[in-house]
Amino acid sequence: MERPRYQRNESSFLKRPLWLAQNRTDSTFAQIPIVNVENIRSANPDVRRALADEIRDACINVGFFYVKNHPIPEHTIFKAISASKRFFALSASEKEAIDIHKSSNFKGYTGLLGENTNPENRGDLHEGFDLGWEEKAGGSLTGLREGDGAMSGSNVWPEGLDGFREPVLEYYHAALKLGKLLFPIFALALDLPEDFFDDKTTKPAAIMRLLYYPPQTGVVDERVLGIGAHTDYECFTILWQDDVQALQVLNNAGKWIDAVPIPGTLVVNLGDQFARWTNDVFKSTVHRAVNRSGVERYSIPLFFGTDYDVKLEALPSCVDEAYPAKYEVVTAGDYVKSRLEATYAHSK
Ligand SMILES: O=C(O)CCC(=O)C(=O)O
Ligand SMILES: [Fe+2]
Repeated sequence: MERPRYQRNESSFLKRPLWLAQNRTDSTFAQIPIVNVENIRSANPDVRRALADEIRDACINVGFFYVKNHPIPEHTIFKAISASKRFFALSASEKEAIDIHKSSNFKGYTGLLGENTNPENRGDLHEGFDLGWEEKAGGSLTGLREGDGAMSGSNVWPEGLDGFREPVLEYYHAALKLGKLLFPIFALALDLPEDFFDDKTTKPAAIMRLLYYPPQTGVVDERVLGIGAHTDYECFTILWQDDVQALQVLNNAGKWIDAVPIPGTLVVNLGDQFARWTNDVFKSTVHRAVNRSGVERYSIPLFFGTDYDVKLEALPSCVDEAYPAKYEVVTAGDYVKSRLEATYAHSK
């Protein structure tokens, strides 16, 4: 059944060009807002509109928000994290057999210091496992079809680690489903038709990473962090983090704000694709992770972008003579690929 569309209220302030709203109203945010998404599937357009307004504020001012009462089941998360722990506990040679540098499409394992998100740093102190879209267990093994874009191609899986692929893919698909629910809300937040991103997200360009951060003890070299200061590359990221504090978000005053782990929530942050679509009305906020807790930390980001052949072009409502387009037009695939190449270049 067609959901009733949100009817634009002609007197709504959203009729104003969005670029007027680009200045952060609270440039020195000290906290990351928490958004209750239990009504994300509501059939009532006014309820979806209210949610979009809340998310719009977070997107303009912070670029980060927590979601609570999200639809990813706890047991799906638990099984994926257990699988992740088993993967990182494998021997170095078992993991290196699927090293990401052997892959032509950025899939597989990244060892400690294998990645460098901040070019001024010396490498990131985490291990990772990257995968892209693939049918759930039971489906075929194909990844995106050839020709679907810069990063098409199959995933690589560790040999002999039973019970790994299924829970990881189960979580991937659950997070993807949440992302599919969020796109219409972001569209509403941008005063666009709710289905605006539907034909731009037909071949899920969603990369997921299992991440493991060993604790950093002693004197911490600021050039070797869990993950160096960076922005994400896609439209938005859905991040599950465990209860170990490490993630920090940079506010406009140059202060690192802790993204404190809140049980039962996920962190959603915007990436560069949305910044480009919106000419920086939506903020792709710099963040990093530093694990000084003394214990190991695990997280799972899923980066959801538009199809790789979609052009990232500023929305008309976000450009004006007084606020010209800041970014050259590129395809989503070329943009993400160029950022990934730079990230892994130092350890080639
Ligand atoms: O692990 C985290 O909390 C953040 C990871 C992250 O920022 C990334 O992978 O882009
Ligand atoms: Fe990130």
